[in-house]
Amino acid sequence: MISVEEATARVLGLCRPLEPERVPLAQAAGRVMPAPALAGRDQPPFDASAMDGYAVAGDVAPGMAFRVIGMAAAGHVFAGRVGPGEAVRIFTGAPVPDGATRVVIQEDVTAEGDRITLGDRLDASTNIRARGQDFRAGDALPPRRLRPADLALLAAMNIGSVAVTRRPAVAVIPTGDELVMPGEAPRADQIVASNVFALKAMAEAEGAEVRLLPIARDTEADLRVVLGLAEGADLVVTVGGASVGDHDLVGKVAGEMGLERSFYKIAMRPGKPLMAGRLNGAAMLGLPGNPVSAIVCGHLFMVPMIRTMLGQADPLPRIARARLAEAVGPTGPRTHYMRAKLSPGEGLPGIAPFVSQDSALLRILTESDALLIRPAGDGPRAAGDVVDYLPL
Ligand SMILES: Nc1nc2c(c(=O)[nH]1)N[C@H]1C(S)=C(S)[C@@H](COP(=O)(O)OP(=O)(O)OC[C@H]3O[C@@H](n4cnc5c(N)ncnc54)[C@H](O)[C@@H]3O)O[C@H]1N2
Ligand code: MOO
Repeated sequence: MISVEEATARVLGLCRPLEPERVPLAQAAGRVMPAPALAGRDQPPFDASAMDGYAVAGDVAPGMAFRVIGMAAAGHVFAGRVGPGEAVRIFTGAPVPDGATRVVIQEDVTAEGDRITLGDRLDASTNIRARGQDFRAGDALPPRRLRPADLALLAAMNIGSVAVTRRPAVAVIPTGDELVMPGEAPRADQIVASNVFALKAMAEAEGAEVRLLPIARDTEADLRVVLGLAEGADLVVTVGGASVGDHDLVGKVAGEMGLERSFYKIAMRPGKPLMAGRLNGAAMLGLPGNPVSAIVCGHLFMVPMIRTMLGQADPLPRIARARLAEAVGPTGPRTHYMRAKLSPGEGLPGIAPFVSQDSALLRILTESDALLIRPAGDGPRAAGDVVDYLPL
């Protein structure tokens, strides 16, 4: 059995960043931009008025009067120059006319015909946004997964299409004679395939394109057929059939189909019978069948693999800290990821693991907001001790 850290390093070693493709900006939400994007122009591209009012030149003082010589609006430049004693009617977003040094807001002005007189309380701001104040031509948006505000920034930079990493193709394969799909009529000795729907959703949330393949029955021939259907995937995720039972055939069949196994079994609970390797050019992750084991391993290994394929610099799940809300016993030889509940605390939140940690119990997973990480071989811990957890 290898450690979780070693297994993490090995599964990431199976993954390479995929090639980029160009997509229209309107389709780039959530995609990973692997290289910096450079602004095509300054923003604002001119000194711009931040308010509706009057653009004037030089110092201002209460009671000063100006003659209005023209108008500037957003999208409509005033072509002339503002001299002493002159003003240009201006609106928010308009280019500030040459010569003007401030915009007096209209609330501070009395207007009569083409004359304005300043009131007795003037705000100190120039109300001018300097050219390039937001960004300059050539400024970069660094590589990242694109969030809505990033798209707005790219648009302002005049970038109409963006190079993003191709979406990893992920094939998810449920295995087992006992499984039916949700909505079907299970026999009395069957259960409904569940964890694959969580895995699909998790992979899609990261930006993968996921194919949920048909259930592979517990025969070598059936597994061979369904593994064959995964052809073309960048990542093949099997679920179940990973353990030591007579019907656990995934390792055997994948081996015969060319799996170069990287490891089998890790010091982790749940998730001990995890398997990974390289299968005909794809990365392969063999998850245990127990619903919680599969989903926890999905968070720890599948998601970081997808992020690595997407070229994300920091693929590992974020680890946070909390204080134990109650004492916990020692852990065994495997790092234990315990379903747990967070509670508000001073400084750090409190965390309490659920009493039952049976890896078949999905309901407790849905009630959890964290996985408390108990390192392998850790001793008993007292309430108040600071511990690591994975937010869910
Ligand atoms: N003698 C031993 N038995 C087991 C060991 C062991 O070390 N020695 N390890 C146990 C651990 S830990 C786990 S985890 C499981 C993993 O077994 P498999 O990966 O072979 O999974 P299956 O046997 O196929 O299924 C386990 C369990 O999960 C249910 N299942 C399977 N697929 C799904 C699915 N897609 N959706 C919902 N539920 C699923 C299946 O019906 C079983 O109940 O092995 C232990 N045994
Ligand atoms: O590892 Mo099994 O995944 O403990 O239930």
